[in-house]
Amino acid sequence: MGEAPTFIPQDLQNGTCNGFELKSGTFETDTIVGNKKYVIGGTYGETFSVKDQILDNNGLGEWVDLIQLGTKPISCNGHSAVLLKDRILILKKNAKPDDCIWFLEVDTPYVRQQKKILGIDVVAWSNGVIGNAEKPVVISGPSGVGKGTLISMLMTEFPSMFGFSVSHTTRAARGMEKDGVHYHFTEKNVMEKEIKDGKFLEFASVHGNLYGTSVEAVEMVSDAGKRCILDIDVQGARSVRASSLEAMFIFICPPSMEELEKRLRDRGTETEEQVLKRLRNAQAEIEQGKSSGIFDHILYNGKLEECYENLKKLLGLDGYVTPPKSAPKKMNLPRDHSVSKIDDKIIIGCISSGLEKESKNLIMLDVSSLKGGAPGRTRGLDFQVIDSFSDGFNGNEPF
Ligand SMILES: Nc1ncnc2c1ncn2[C@@H]1O[C@H](COP(=O)(O)OP(=O)(O)OP(=O)(O)O)[C@@H](O)[C@H]1O
Ligand SMILES: Nc1nc2c(ncn2[C@@H]2O[C@H](COP(=O)(O)O)[C@@H](O)[C@H]2O)c(=O)[nH]1
Repeated sequence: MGEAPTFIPQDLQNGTCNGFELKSGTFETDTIVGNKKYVIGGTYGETFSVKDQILDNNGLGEWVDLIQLGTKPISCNGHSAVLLKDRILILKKNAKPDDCIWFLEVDTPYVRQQKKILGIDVVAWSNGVIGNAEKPVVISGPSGVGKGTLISMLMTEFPSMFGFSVSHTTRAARGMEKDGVHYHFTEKNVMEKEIKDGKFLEFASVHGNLYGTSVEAVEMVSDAGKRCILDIDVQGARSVRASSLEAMFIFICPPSMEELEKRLRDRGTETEEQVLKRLRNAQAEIEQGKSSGIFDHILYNGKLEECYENLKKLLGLDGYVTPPKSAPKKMNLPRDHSVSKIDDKIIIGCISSGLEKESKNLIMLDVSSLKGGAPGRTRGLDFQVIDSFSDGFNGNEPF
């Protein structure tokens, strides 16, 4: 992290962006985006509400019907709203570190796409996360090609670096498979309801069963500071490609159909009928894997060790030495603070009083490198705390 710049708190642009209290426990902020006004309201303990109005020349206008996508945050003791390029940053006062930063996306590519699909005004909530997660790795390929084998080699060699996205499936567990470890084994009607509720990043019907990656499965791995690995079929990879999640896509190809058949039969986990179904589907998957443009890389899994070495090269891991891990940073927002914006920095002035003295500090929240995580998460935030400002301060102490 570089040195903090010199600035004088009184010079901050845009004034404060705090909400105002309508009645005890109810707060509202108005944010103007182009010709629209977004009114974001929060009543203590209830989910946030959003209204928008198309403004005329007199600053008045029609209220518009609006759909809020994603999980709505629960309101605390007031909030601040700051307009960024295509989204509104919401800072919740006195909230826990992992709940204090939220974004209301008003014109992101995802929101624009949803507006087109739904034909109605749409906004989307996402939770802000400090720090970056490395791009997840999507591994696809026909059944029996060796995806699971390669992934478990990677997780055994680099246990602190990678985490597996545990999918949901409606198929029955195999002998050694454990619920919650290999898959979340679930009922079809339960999974269908969760899909409707928007809990899944992607899902597909594969070889006659339903499979899917929940948003939570990916986010749990990223939250643990690990690079997430997804083992999913080509339809699933296509859906992830179209989602807000930036990932690396690798397709694993068998050396021949005969060898694929041998591996599937030798594994001995499927009935004859299922083996035949998987082999039929493999033809189409290999064609799509090679030609669809979904995948960044294709690896041939002939000799296992060779393929594994090639996979490590793609992931930048040949000759890799694991560095020590630092604890993730957490931001604490006190109840009393003011918020201003200078370019890509949100300046939060905090005043907290202890028994003996009042302490003042500034938090500089950097929003220059925001990145979509799985839907509902915005990653790439960074911050620094500068202690005890008065009139001017040359802060150089990273927090
Ligand atoms: N390069 C290889 N050479 C020979 N056998 C292999 C190779 N890679 C994997 N295998 C074996 O092939 C079988 C299938 O591998 P694996 O279960 O990893 O496939 P998969 O792609 O994960 O299949 P599925 O999609 O059905 O889960 C296993 O028995 C595994 O030990
Ligand atoms: N689209 C998705 N495909 C998935 C997911 N989890 C696994 N899979 C794929 O299903 C087949 C069969 O797996 P098996 O364990 O029954 O042998 C295989 O190609 C997997 O990659 C998922 O969440 N979504």
